[in-house]
Amino acid sequence: MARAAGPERRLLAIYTGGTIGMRSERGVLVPGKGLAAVLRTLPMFHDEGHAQACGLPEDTLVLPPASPTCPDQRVMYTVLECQPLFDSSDMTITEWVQIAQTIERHYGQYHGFVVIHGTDTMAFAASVLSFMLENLQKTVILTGAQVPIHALWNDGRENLLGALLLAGQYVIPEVCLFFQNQLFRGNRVTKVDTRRFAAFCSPNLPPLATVGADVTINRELVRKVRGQGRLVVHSSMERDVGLLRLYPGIPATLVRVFLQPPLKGVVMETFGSGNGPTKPDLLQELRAAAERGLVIVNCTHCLQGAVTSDYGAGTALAGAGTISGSDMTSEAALAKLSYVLGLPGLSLDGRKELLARDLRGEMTLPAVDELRPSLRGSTLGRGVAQLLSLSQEAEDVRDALAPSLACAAAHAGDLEALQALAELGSDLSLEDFGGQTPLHSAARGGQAGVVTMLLQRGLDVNARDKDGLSPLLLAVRGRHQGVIGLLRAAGACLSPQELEDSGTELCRLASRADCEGLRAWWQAGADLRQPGYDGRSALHVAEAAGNLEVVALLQSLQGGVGDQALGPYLGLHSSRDLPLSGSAAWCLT
Ligand SMILES: NC(=O)C[C@H](N)C(=O)O
Repeated sequence: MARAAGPERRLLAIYTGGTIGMRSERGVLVPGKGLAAVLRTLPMFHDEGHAQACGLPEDTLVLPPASPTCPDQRVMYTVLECQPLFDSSDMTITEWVQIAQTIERHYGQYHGFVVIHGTDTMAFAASVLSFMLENLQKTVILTGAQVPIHALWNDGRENLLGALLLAGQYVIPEVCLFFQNQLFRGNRVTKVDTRRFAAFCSPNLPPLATVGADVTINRELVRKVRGQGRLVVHSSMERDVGLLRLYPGIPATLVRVFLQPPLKGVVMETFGSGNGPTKPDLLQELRAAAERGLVIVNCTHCLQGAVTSDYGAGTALAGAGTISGSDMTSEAALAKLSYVLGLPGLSLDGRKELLARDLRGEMTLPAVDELRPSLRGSTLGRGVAQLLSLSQEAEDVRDALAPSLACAAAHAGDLEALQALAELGSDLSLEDFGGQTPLHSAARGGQAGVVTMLLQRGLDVNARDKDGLSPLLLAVRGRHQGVIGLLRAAGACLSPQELEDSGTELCRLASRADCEGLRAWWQAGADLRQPGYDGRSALHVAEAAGNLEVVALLQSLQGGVGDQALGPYLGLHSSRDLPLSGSAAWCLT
């Protein structure tokens, strides 16, 4: 965390609705358009003289100087108003994905982001965004109000101004929530009051910052940026997750109905430190659901404290297959479940392991010794998980080892270990000592699942290692047709030199009757008629050797190009191409 340098800070304020901009219509509050126009009329939100003197564009607002001693340090911001605007009771993952993608689209242009949101579901929104935005290196602050900003006595002005000043002046690389002079970690909050201006609390983590006459930043709590990894937006959140609050005497039949497919994961709010009824029929329903793969996270319905194994009534639930949610809020647990179940290619055990891990500062981990016995999964995954327990001082060692570990995991097809490394903050595009990225290793190992994951994370498909080799060439050498198809669909191509040199290699393959090798080169885009060093083509070599199978193959492939192989893979190469369900009508203007 650092105080931002430089005289000008540019922010994007994404206005999604909520009470802060609401108007009264027929006696009830409904979302109101034109927040930027209102802000423009309020001197605390816009210094028109400065804007004119600087010739700022129409859509840019500028705050007055925060400190009289540094009049040049200005926070400029643009308000993006969503269409339609929402009472946050109507917000869903679809809209939150849109917000995350908006941040992604504008990530390079702005120093930070403020999301203006209704308070009713703001804790859910902040939790979901914290998981969707991986490798966040900029400040994202959600805020809103209990009373509209146009009212004489309101909390909207202070909240929005505080959020703009904090996001404009400090780099706090997290999804935060600012309300009533306190900056909270977004996935630690819950709404606790319908009317009071102090509407939110963070029961298990103190505020990251408090604002009074001075700003006090709780430095040791703010998460550190690790590596230079680019922002990754996880849009493929699982929507079939739910929340079930236990109450005394809850019938097993009701629980059975709730846990039916298509539900894939449930956050179960339990009593006290994670306890529930021990009736055999109820435990049996939970066990049956867990055995068919439903993921059940146990969170306490108490505001403060964690799930423990102190009581038989708690261990009975654990015995039925539930996972401890420790001290997560239900909002954070639901968001985490949606995120972890939406990650592609992980095993059920891998997902459970991620759920038990602190991914975005959302839970307080049990002591390392308690954690260790629960580490399962692959050997590499175990090793990576052990890295979690390294002390702060060992971070440099971990960062130095991470690229090699990532390459080893990619070569072995160990998606879980890679995911764990990414969650540790490792940049999966970093090279190992040989200049290879995990994409090279996955291509060499023929690991299509890992290649898909890395391409979705935007790794450079044509990166060259220290020997000048690309992932595509390594996949060709390994004859990994599935991987070649994925790489080609993501834009990989052989270099002019490789195309020229391919003639000799094709002749060599023809002389050895290596049909698979020939097919791999063809699929990668090589011209099978390319002559070798002595001017002969692969077909000449095959004919001279009298190898009819190779002759027939070359004749059938010749004239074609590798792009025929693209069909099934088209559209899979970018996370932006992942299908989103829900309404496409919600857009940012
Ligand atoms: N204070 C608020 O913003 C409440 C409003 N119903 C909303 O969540 O949009």
